[in-house]
Amino acid sequence: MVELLSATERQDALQNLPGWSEISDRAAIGRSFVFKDFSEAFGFMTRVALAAEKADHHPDWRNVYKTVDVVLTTHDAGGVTARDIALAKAIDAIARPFRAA
Ligand SMILES: C[C@H](O)[C@H](O)[C@H]1CNC2=NC(N)=NC(=O)C2=N1
Repeated sequence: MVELLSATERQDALQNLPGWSEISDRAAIGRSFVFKDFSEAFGFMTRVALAAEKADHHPDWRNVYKTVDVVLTTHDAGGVTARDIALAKAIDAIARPFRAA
């Protein structure tokens, strides 16, 4: 069973995740990504989906045109865990080569 991160652990982790922030009312962390167009946004989502499936840890996300809003929480633990931090880092690595808006 993966353990919830403490408030201090969450804040420390977010120090190394620029662009990500706590979504307190959802016991989650989140970040919005804006891409050049829908094709880039969906290409990003496709790669994240494969990484999420490999990690067996899946985002709660929303896509409108070239924007992808990503929310991460660990449902099995009821809040933010190391799995969310790891997936956020993987998502940032996937986003890096894409062209921004
Ligand atoms: C059975 C399966 O391993 C679990 O339901 C996984 C699937 N993906 C998951 N994703 C997220 N974000 N949190 C979970 O607790 C979780 N659990």
